[in-house]
Amino acid sequence: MAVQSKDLPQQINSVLDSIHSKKSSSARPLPAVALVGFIAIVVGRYLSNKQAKEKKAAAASKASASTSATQDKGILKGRVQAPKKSIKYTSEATIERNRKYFPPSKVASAGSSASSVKSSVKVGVNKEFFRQIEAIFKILIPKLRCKESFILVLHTTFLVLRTYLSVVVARLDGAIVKDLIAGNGKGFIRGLGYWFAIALPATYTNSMIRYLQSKLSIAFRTRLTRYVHDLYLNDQITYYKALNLDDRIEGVDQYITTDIAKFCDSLAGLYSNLGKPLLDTIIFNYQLMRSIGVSGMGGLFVSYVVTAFLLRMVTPAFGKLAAVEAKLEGDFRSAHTRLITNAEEIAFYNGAELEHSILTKTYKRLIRHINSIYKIRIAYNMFEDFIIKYCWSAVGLTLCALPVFFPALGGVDSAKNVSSGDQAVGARTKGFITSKRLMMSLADAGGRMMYSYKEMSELAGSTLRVYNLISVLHQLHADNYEPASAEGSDDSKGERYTLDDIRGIIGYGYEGIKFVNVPIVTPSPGNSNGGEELVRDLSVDIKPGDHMLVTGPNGVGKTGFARVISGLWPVFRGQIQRPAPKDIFYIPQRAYLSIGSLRDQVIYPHSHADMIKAGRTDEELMTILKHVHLAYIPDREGGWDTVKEWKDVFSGGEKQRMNLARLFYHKPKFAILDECTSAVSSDVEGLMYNHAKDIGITLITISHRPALFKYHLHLLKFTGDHGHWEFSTIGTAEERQSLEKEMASLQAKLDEVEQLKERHAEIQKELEVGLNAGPQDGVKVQKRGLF
Ligand SMILES: Nc1ncnc2c1ncn2[C@@H]1O[C@H](COP(=O)(O)OP(=O)(O)OP(=O)(O)O)[C@@H](O)[C@H]1O
Repeated sequence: MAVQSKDLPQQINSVLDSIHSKKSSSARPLPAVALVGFIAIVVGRYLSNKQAKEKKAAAASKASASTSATQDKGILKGRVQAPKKSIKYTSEATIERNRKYFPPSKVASAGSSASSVKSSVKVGVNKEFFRQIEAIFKILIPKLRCKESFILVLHTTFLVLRTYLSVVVARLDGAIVKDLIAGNGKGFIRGLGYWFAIALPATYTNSMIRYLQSKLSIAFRTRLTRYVHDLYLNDQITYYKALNLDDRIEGVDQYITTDIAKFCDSLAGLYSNLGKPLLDTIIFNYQLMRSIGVSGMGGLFVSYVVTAFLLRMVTPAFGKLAAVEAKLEGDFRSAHTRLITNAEEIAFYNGAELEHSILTKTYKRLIRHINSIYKIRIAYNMFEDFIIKYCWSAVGLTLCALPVFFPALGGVDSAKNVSSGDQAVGARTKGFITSKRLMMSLADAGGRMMYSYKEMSELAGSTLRVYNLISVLHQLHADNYEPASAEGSDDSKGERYTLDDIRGIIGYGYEGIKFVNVPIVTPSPGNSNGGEELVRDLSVDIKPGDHMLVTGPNGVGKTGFARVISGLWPVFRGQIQRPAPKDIFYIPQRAYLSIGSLRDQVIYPHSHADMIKAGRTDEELMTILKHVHLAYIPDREGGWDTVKEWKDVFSGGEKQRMNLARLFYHKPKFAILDECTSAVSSDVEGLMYNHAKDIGITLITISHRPALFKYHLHLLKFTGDHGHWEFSTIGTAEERQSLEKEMASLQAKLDEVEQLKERHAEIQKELEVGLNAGPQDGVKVQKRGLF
């Protein structure tokens, strides 16, 4: 500890002085060993504590896993079991506070198809880059006392230690060579002993640096990923807005999975790649000054400045190249994702050849870009190597030689070494070896600093992508969409519905669903003319029990109507009053089946824990499945806990019925059914509609099928003619009752028809038997008639 509390140069000197003491001509790196030993113990304890905790946690999870054998289903397991530890999400207040640090980037993004920011700021190591890094750091290290800052401090300690050990090694090297030249066998052997003694802490330090760098990277990644997830998946449906209402970030998955990881790796790497050489440069320069003097240092400094200037001049725009590469990687990945999602449809169409050519084209675009980066790098790497490896060595050797040829130019240490005869040769040799080693380390440090500049340029590219992601998500979270450019707007087109001019109001807490002069408009991100008005000034008031059918031609805006109610599409004008979100349930055209167990399919979006909390049971789920005629599924699939890729297991009709089971489980006040029974047989469809009504759900059905009229009281018809719509009543309750009676009597008659058909078949059979009994007679009759 005493060693740690001294200031570093002083500490180094005391160690070096002890190496140089007259009593022993060799080095004594014991303080270094002690210091590393101390840190090793601290770190060792930290790591073993962590490992013990992890082991304990693993043992606990193993124990709980063994209680539920069916839950052991790979990555899907987590959904089946209720989480043990509640996950802490980023609070709204933190998101609000951070929003101001993430205004739109001033750099035109290479990852987005459109950017509203017209800017001359380029991707690179500039003021904007440092501002973006600073903003991201607010998420990475939210407070002084956190895990990340602890790792940073530990990492920094090891970096300092490595530099310190390098200086000790340089001095030790000089001392050993001196003993060798002086023929001091004992001193030489002792020196070698110290050499090995220092190797142990030195190698430990090196591996700890690598370990802590990886730890830092993963800690950063965890922070960023969790923050982005909290921002992306929340009540504000930011994920939907990012995908459908805004096109500033394309391929969000690539941003979250790859770009964040890349950014964190580069950032953690840069800290040690830049921090260590920076520290080395300061300490080695100080040490060198002692042997090569102030003039030598001046020369060294000039060579630094010239090198930095030259390299900056020839460095290509690595930041921009990296950002483009990330975008192309994203395109390639999403082309594959599309294929996976639509494999069956593509296979039915025999579309492999076309899809193959799309994948090849996307891959070629990516590889062409990567190849061009490699080509650009050839010339740059040549220049860099030439300057750093060769020019710097030549400058270094010259500077080391200065005190030898011109002792007056030497530093403090070289002045001490001036004497005559063998002693002078020994001292000069030692001085030269020490300086050369320091110079080599310095060249290495300088080289790494220069390389770091290239890394920093690349980091600027991934920083821009990560910053843009967080910035856009923040804006969408606050309903700030991409501003529409005024260029190319056509005023003759009437009212412009742009996403930066949303004036409608949506209120919660109303018993029904009420529209007052609300247009249904397709969102059109960035379009100067705004979106297309599908339905003009819609005004309807749907009260509980007012089952309504919404109909109209394709593409007229029927699903748009549901999207506006659900808050997916903006309410551009007018006013909507509606119940709380939990009271409206939407079942889409395309049945959705989630990752998880069979039970999860029925209770979605509840988790098993929510279900238990709500006091619901598996028996209840079974009753629900009976209502949708899927009671055979739990037995067939091996029980409620079975985990499968359900979208591949169920047929089209089963998928739709499973989605209706969800409706019966949640029992909302209103249900919007968007063609969600098209694959269900009509008898079962009728039973399900009636059951929904029996349990008090008001139905808003979107459909073209007249067969569904009978389940509704009102009809909302979108004609598609300049946003025209009609609202009418299908029938009063009495009228509908009499209709239903008529339907029942018709059904009874139809059942009778079945009986009559059966009787008809019987008679026919009897007749056939009669004919078969005397075929010859028939033949005879024929023959008789002929002859
Ligand atoms: N995210 C979107 N951005 C822009 N336009 C969209 C978007 N989604 C749908 N549209 C367009 O809005 C129009 C209405 O779509 P909607 O899905 O409401 O039609 P629909 O009446 O339900 O048709 P269908 O009977 O075929 O299901 C269509 O022309 C469609 O292309």
